[in-house]
Amino acid sequence: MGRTLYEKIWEKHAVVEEQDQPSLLYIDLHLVHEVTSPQAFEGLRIKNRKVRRPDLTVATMDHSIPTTDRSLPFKDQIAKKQVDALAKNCREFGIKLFDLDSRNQGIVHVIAPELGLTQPGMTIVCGDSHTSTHGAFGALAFGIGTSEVEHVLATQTLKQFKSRTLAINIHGTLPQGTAAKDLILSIIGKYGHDFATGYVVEYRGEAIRNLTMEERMTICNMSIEMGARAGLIQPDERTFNYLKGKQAVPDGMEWEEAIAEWKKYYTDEDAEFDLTADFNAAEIIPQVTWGTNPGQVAGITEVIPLMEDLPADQIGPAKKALKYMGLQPGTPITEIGINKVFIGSCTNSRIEDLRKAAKIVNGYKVAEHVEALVVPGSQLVKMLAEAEGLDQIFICAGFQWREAGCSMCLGMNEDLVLPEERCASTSNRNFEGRQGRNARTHLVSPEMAAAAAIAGRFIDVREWPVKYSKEVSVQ
Ligand SMILES: CC(C)[C@H](C(=O)O)[C@@H](O)C(=O)O
Ligand code: SF4
Repeated sequence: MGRTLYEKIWEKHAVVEEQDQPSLLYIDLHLVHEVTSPQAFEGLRIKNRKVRRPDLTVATMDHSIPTTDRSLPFKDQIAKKQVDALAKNCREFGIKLFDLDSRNQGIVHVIAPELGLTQPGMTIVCGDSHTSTHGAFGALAFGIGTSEVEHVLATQTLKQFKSRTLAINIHGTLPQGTAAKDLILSIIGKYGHDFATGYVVEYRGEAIRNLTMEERMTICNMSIEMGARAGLIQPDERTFNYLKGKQAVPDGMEWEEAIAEWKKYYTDEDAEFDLTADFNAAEIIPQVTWGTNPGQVAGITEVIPLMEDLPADQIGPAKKALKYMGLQPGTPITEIGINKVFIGSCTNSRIEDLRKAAKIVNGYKVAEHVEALVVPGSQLVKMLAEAEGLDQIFICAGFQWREAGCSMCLGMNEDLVLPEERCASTSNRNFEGRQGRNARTHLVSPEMAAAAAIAGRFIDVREWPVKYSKEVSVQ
């Protein structure tokens, strides 16, 4: 019988396999950030162990760092402590660190692909759930806990049980005016936020093949938001073209060899998945979450569901979510006003995201009562955006243009949504308190967030600007 992409990567990396026991997997790349690593390094120190493969370990600072002027001292002392500890640990254990002065610094899941560290067929781990992002390259990538971070640092291996496999076949192509974010939100909306629990998902089909690498990253990034262990997309010519010339990618003869190796990673035609789901991309419309999990989502032309229209098991959670969100069933999504906009996070802070958002805001003004932030995912994205003049488009429209980091995605630094403020956010999580205490998060695409910043409410980007020109301010 044929094998899936997942099984092929697994078999290549399984060092020890025993019946009913977790296998020991070899890890090709270990990504490290300041929040989940301090205790792991401390553990090594106590046991007097070294890092087994510092050359396969890469660290960055992203979660707790300020995104304002970096020449100023940190205001947050916990963040300062985490960042200093990471710098000390990396020095002591010989690990490459992209610190705040590095032009390669940024969100861990943005920098590894852009540097070409993420490659097809690899096993990649990080003490971070959105490690699933790297699956867009056909790498088996998943988040691990701090004790596992220590294990990988010490041994370059990880104990893992094999997951079940789920194929999501996505037919048709994305309609004009919709984004990869709308696609993944629609999928989670249709199947539920725990649909893929225990599975490794492979996204397949025409719609996926037609996505750019950055769009594929948005899809795989949110795999974890439907419970999946990891998300995977088969590598293809787009993957290879994206990687060509990247810093950590081989060139010359070695490039040919690398491609030959990468081409081995595909799902055989006769391979079987434990579960298969089908989805039609051609019918999706821009999405906005109204609740406190990403599956509580509606199309921009729809209303917040009436309780009687929901399946019985969803009514309780929906009522609780709406109470927290300060919303009523039956409210049209376009009547939801916002006062914060966050364009950033490892879901949607790459150059294509910023280009699409800039295209919408160009020439307009952020609504008076709205505070809007653009936080590029990495310093490289920031520099590229500045070279293209995108920063000026955002600044002229009234957005704040920040340094790279996780920022308002989880509010571990001072970039917070205040209690009962409502934020259109391009990030991936909307649970209670995610962006700040009592903060209300609506997950959307960069285009939808940009349009919401201008209109002060959710509007249909497919009709922007024609339908809305009378109600918005121009520069
Ligand atoms: C801080 C980190 C452990 C966390 C994660 O694992 O995902 C964060 O990145 C998040 O998005 O909530
Ligand atoms: S941007 Fe958000 S989701 Fe991504 S790693 Fe940072 S905190 Fe986690």
